[in-house]
Amino acid sequence: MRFLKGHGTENDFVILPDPDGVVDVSATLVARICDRRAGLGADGVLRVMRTKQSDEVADQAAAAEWFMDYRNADGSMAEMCGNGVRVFARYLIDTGAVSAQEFEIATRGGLRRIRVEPNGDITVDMGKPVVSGESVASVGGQEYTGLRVDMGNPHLACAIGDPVVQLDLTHQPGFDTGVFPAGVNIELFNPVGTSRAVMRVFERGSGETRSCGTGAVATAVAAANLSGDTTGTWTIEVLGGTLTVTLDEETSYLSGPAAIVASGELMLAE
Ligand SMILES: N[C@@H](CCC[C@H](N)C(=O)O)C(=O)O
Repeated sequence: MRFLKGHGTENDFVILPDPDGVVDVSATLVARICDRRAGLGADGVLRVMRTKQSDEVADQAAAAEWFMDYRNADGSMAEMCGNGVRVFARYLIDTGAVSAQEFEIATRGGLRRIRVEPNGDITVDMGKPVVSGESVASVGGQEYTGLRVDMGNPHLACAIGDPVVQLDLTHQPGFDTGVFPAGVNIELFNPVGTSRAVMRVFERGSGETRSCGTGAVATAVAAANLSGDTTGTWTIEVLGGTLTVTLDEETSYLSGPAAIVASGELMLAE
């Protein structure tokens, strides 16, 4: 099976081109591919499938030729992946599967519109974040209150006083399973001035990653909330680089670099 490897601010993915949806992408296979010692190593898998070949998103086929079938490193499925969809777009552009500078990609969370910037960065319209009150995460015995933000997938974005660099995110942070029965992505951030934040993230299904696009938008929403804003542009610094998030009255945009770095033949099979 052919594969490619790519990343967006070091949130890394194995890309599996499967236009007709004939590969059995089981949870076991995904977990083996993502294993950083026994497999290729990645935060997740992006299967590239024609939208019309998938029953899950067939309703998006008129607007988007390609479906990003995203899986977390443990093999679980997620609704959306902000960095994943930007890397997926880079793959479509680099292979000539799309030639437009603006186009749509189908995801389980709905259609996402892509724009290729003059400097090569890829911007995605992430849709309107849905905020639904607060909840609490615990890390290293410390409790942090954060904002619940739905980006198609669930987030809890917590502004904290402790420096995020000092956090131990080697273990699953605690969270309220009554509030998040399907799990949650947890962002911990330090606001810096009025329009910047330093963020770390523990992703549902993947553990700590070096970046998370949906998490960056959730963090911008929570940072804006602190200052009583709902619109503006935020710079989100993650372990793997820098993302830019713009919030307006209707939607949110995520911008940053996305690169394909390798390709080859996968020997793994279930
Ligand atoms: N890294 C992603 C988010 C991937 C999905 C997430 N782990 C979930 O289960 O919801 C991003 O860049 O948004």
